[in-house]
Amino acid sequence: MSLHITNLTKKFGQQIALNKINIAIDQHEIIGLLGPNGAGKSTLMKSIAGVLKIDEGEIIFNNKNIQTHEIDSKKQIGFLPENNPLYKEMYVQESLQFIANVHKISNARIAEVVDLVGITPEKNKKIGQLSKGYQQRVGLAQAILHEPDLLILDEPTNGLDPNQIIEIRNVIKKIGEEKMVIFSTHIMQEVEALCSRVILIHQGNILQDCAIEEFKGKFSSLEEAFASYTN
Ligand SMILES: Nc1ncnc2c1ncn2[C@@H]1O[C@H](COP(=O)(O)OP(=O)(O)OP(=O)(O)O)[C@@H](O)[C@H]1O
Repeated sequence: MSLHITNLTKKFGQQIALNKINIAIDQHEIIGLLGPNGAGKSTLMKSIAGVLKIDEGEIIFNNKNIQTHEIDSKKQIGFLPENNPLYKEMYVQESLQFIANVHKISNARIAEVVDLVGITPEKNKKIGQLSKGYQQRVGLAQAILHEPDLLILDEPTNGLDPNQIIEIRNVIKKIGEEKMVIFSTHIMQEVEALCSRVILIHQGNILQDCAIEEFKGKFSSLEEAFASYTN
C-alpha cells in the first residue's frame, strides 16, 4: 500500500492552492491533515481522490497514476467530502445497494458495513430524515463499501455530538488497522486520539510532516504547536 505525491500544484486562477506538494506514505496508518482555514486541505484531498484536476505533478497510488488510471484508482480509494453530498430522497439501504450494484459488492458486505458504522436501526429510513451524525455515518458507509485501500475523510466528525464523535473515531481507528486513512480536522484531541503521523499545510505548502510526538516537540500541547507553526 503506497501513496506517492510529487510536486503537486493546484491553482485556482492566479491563486496557488497547493504549491509543489510532496508526500510519501508507504504503509497503513492514520494521518491527520492539519492547517488553518483555507490552507489547502480539501484541495489536497479532492486531488488525491481524483475529483479535482491538478495542474502539475503526480499522484501515484499503489503504483498507478490516479490521473491516467482513474477507474482503477477509484476502486481503491474511498472519499467522504466535507459537505457529504447524499441523495436525501433515497433510503439508506437503497443508497448502499445502488453503490453495491455499481461495484458488484455482495449483500453480505453491505450488512457488514451497516453494522460497522452503526446504522442498523436507521437503515430503512430516508437519508434526509436522519440526524446529521447518522447522515455522516451513511457517507462513511458509502465511502468504505468497496473496501478501499485508502480512505480520505474531510472533517468527518464536524458537527457531530460528543457521543457520535467517539463512535465515528472508533470506526476510523478500526479501518486504520488495515488501511491507509487520511483525514482532516481542526480538533487536536482527535489527532491525538487517532493519528500516528500529521501533515500540516499552510498557504498551500507543507510545513510539517512527521510523527505526532515530533510535531508536539517541545510544546505543551498540539494546539500550542499548531499555533506556533502557523502564526
Ligand atoms: N473551487 C474553487 N475556486 C476558487 N478557489 C478555491 C476553490 N476551492 C478552493 N479554493 C481556494 O483554495 C484555497 C484552499 O482551499 P481549501 O478548501 O483547500 O482549504 P482548507 O484547508 O480545506 O480550508 P478549511 O479548513 O476552511 O476547510 C482557499 O484559498 C480557497 O479559497
